[in-house]
Amino acid sequence: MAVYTDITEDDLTRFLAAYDVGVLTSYKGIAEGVENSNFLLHTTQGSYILTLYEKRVNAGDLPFFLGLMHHLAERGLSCPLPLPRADGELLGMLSGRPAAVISFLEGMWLRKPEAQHCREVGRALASMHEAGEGFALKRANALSVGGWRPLWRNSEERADEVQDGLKDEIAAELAFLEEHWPRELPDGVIHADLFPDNVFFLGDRLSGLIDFYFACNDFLAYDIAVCLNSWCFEKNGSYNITKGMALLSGYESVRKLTVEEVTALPLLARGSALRFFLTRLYDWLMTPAGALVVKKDPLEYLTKLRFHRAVVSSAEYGLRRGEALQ
Ligand SMILES: Nc1ncnc2c1ncn2[C@@H]1O[C@H](COP(=O)(O)OP(=O)(O)O)[C@@H](O)[C@H]1O
Ligand SMILES: N[C@@H](CCOP(=O)(O)O)C(=O)O
Repeated sequence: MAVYTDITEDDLTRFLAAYDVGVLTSYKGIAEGVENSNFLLHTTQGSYILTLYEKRVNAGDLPFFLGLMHHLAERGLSCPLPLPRADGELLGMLSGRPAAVISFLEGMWLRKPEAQHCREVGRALASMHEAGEGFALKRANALSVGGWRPLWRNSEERADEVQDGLKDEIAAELAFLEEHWPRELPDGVIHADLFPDNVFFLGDRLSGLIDFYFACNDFLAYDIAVCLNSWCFEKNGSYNITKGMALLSGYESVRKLTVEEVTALPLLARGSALRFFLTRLYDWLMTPAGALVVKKDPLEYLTKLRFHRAVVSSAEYGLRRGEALQ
């Protein structure tokens, strides 16, 4: 459930008067999502999404996120478009929170993606990377390697409550990744959270990408690692190499990976698994009982982390190129 902030019909009607969206006919809170409060609006002109940005989103980052959606949509990527208000601004205030109205994207996210969908996602991710070129604003990845230790400090004392021995295992993992994290790889604007629930399909056709609220500048291949983790593992924790190959070949049908990126993939996947493990662990331990949000299981990402730790070459992900097999 993600409606942290409630709105009244009167406040919403006043808020919408600044937009060219017609007259409100109905609205309801959207149960999915974790970070922000989202509402589906119906008006005499169509359907829209209203997002109230919650505390974990830094208001200073909002121009980056909203501007990026504009930039990508202008370059032909299918993603929501923030609507301008009469004064030209993309942001207003509602119920004490910064708020935006964005276009409604048709489609559904897939509960059980198959290899063909992984291929589509790989292709869309590479198209997003290309479309992101030339975006003028910059945002560092606050949840890259430098952000993991501060996050870990908040949970480490209670980590063994989740699984025995976790405190030592994660401390060692973090130290390893801090020492070995790549310094230079091709970089650009990345989505950084392209999980299945952020990709819409109409039938088997990918209809668009949503939720750019972790987007930032970082290694492009790190975004692939996030997708391998979120799209190519089965519920039982096993890695599905057919899905991995499909995702990687879909990506490379648009943008070829460099030898350095291929070589770095196991490490990037390991780091990405740690990143989602840490944010989930924090939420698992700190979210008050009774909060209206579905907490995500950190142990799912611990299993993925352990898989990547055992990987010796990128070929194990389904990258079957000569240079990957040396
Ligand atoms: N532009 C959109 N078009 C249609 N539905 C959307 C759109 N944006 C968000 N949603 C719906 O709202 C849900 C939560 O959105 P999301 O951006 O993932 O929230 P959060 O930022 O809180 O994680 C999505 O799963 C989807 O159902
Ligand atoms: N994808 C992350 C959580 C972020 O949730 P989202 O609703 O913003 O996509 C995870 O699964 O841990």
